[in-house]
Amino acid sequence: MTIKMRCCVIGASGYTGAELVRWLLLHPHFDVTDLFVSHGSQDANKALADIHPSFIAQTALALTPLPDASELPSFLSQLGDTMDAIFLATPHEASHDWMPLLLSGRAKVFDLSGAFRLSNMHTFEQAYGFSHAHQQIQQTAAYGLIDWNQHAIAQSQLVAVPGCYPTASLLALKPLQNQQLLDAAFRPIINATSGVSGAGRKANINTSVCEVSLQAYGILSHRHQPEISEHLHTDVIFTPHLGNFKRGILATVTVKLNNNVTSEAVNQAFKDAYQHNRGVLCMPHSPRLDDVVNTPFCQLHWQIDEEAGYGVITSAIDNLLKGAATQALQCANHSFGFDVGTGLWT
Ligand SMILES: NC(=O)C1=CN([C@@H]2O[C@H](COP(=O)(O)OP(=O)(O)OC[C@H]3O[C@@H](n4cnc5c(N)ncnc54)[C@H](OP(=O)(O)O)[C@@H]3O)[C@@H](O)[C@H]2O)C=CC1
Ligand SMILES: CC(=O)N[C@@H](CCC(=O)OP(=O)(O)O)C(=O)O
Repeated sequence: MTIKMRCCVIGASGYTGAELVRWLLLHPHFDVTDLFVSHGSQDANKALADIHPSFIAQTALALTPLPDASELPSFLSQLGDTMDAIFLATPHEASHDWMPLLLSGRAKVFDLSGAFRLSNMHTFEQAYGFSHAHQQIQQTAAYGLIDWNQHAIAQSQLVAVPGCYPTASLLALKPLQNQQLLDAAFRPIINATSGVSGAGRKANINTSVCEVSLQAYGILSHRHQPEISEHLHTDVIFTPHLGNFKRGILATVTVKLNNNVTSEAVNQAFKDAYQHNRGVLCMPHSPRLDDVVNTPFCQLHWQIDEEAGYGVITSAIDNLLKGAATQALQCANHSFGFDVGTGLWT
């Protein structure tokens, strides 16, 4: 008999939530029974296919509004008792506020928001603009960078799925940092461009495709800078850019290598990190967004100037998939003892 895990998606009408639903419906071991939106959602009780017509032949599931504030706590506790897995594709504040209730039962929670990714509460407040009330829970959360943190992910009831830029950046940098090939006197420099879906589905003039012209933003102040630094264990300079295309992130990462680091040492570091990992692909040429969009893969490429001691790594992902929904599913697969690629590439 096939094992089926009962699960729900909260925030299912949004870009990452809808992608979660799409991949969960195709998954052999997850049974997605409920989709939720906020109490006052303009999409309440609509079929998912009404707002995302690509689902028309795939599901008749509707978007159930969460109950009002007076009934919400008992409802969330009940979800924690009855679900095996709860996927949150919700704003940071909602994930933060609900977490004690959702974790009160047996369910494992996979949170796509940034609410539980940073361990320093002061840094969190600066980055997110509100203070964290659940430090103890934060300390139990596993950072869901599946390719580097499988042990903690398997142990924890709460997985804080990484941000999209941190995923692209950390997958590029971790092999070198892990092998101590980076010169600690120079911060890695990450320039990354995202499509507008990174900003979510809510209409906003600044992220409307006709208004967007390739531009840097959040310079020296983006909340993903402390996230990358914490999980790389070294400071970085991170500059995000917004491009006028729908999906995908291309990160170009420049690093200073320690003296006498050879191309062979760098090649070996990436080989050691990813040769048995079917989700992270080391490419013979620099990756193109078109080759990763709508896929759960990360593509990486690197080149080294041995004489000068610099390296440039390029990293491409779909922000909604490896940068959010399918990475959450990889974590869920691993948490429940399935192969990480189940329903994704196996
Ligand atoms: N877009 C991306 O590339 C990535 C996003 N993330 C993170 O994932 C989360 C979701 O992002 P994204 O899908 O882009 O966002 P969207 O704005 O596209 O979707 C947000 C979803 O949450 C629902 N929602 C909003 N407020 C509440 C609430 N109080 N209670 C319940 N549901 C609510 C929305 O529906 P309604 O308002 O109608 O209720 C909608 O379904 C965010 O935390 C984001 O930071 C992480 C990685 C990448
Ligand atoms: C293009 C764009 O706006 N991207 C978003 C990042 C999306 C993401 O990964 O978000 P979280 O860390 O919030 O989960 C931003 O820069 O805020």
